Amino acid sequence: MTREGLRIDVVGLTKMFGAFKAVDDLSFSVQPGVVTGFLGPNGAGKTTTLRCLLGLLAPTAGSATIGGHRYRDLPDPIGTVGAALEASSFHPGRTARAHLEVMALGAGIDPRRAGEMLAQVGLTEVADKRVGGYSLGMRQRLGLAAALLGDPPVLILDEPANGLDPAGIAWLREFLRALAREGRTVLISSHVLSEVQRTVDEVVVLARGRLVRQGRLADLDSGPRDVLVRTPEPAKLRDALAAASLTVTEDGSGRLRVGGGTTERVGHAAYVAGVELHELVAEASHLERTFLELTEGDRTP
Ligand SMILES: Nc1ncnc2c1ncn2[C@@H]1O[C@H](COP(=O)(O)OP(=O)(O)OP(=O)(O)O)[C@@H](O)[C@H]1O
Repeated sequence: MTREGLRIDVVGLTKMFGAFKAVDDLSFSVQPGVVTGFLGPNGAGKTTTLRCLLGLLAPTAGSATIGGHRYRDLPDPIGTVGAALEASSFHPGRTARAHLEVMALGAGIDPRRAGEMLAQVGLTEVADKRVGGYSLGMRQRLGLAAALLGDPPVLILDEPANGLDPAGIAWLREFLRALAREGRTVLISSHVLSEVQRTVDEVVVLARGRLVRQGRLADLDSGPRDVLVRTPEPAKLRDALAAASLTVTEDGSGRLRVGGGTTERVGHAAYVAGVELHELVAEASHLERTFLELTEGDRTP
């Protein structure tokens, strides 16, 4: 099945809360057919941007459109955009099935879709249990089922991996990638790069309300990585690495920093020279380091 997605365009978006600029002249676009990660530390302005996109907040300046329309001007919003902004906004006394059936009825959707969506997100067994007893991960799955109810070509999910265990994250990855392969536009936010790193094709990185980086993950996450290595015989290893035409410097924490090679090359050179290794890792990519630096500067409200 194909489900032609729509482009999302954020242009010069600014959102002030009183004198505080939560989003500052932000511009980016999101293409259909891929999963785009909207990344940034806590307080970066991700949720505010998504709320502007979904017509829940009025921008102070600029625009945020889906297929060229503001959300409120979309001819069929429920059938166009599926969104999950908060995992906990379900009535605790209702069952998951009741929630989705009520939503379906309100939106003119066949309530039998409720059961189908619960099956798709793996909640069939607990569909008739009250949501109040659900874990955060189960509520995330329910949010996803609700977002998919109208079979929308555009999906906007705020921190969907939050609360999922590693198996849940792996499941979410395949699920979202399959939706994108059908042609849909999939935008997911996260403040943890590693959570979505293997899920997204494109990234938009935000910090302090401003765009830091946008591009294909493959481009931003590539480039040469130094290899860090720890050994009780540093002098011997230095000689072995130099003989293998690798550049070696100290990294300041008792490890050697090796440029121009891979962990395989460094490991092999050490093996051939008979040098014992206690640690051998590739350094974080440029994107990972950028993200770490941004996270260290997390803005607390
Ligand atoms: N209604 C509001 N009134 C005042 N300040 C707000 C309001 N909503 C958000 N903010 C502030 O705007 C900044 C951006 O918040 P936002 O929730 O968009 O960030 P975020 O990137 O989604 O972070 P998180 O991952 O923590 O949700 C924060 O400093 C927040 O305190």
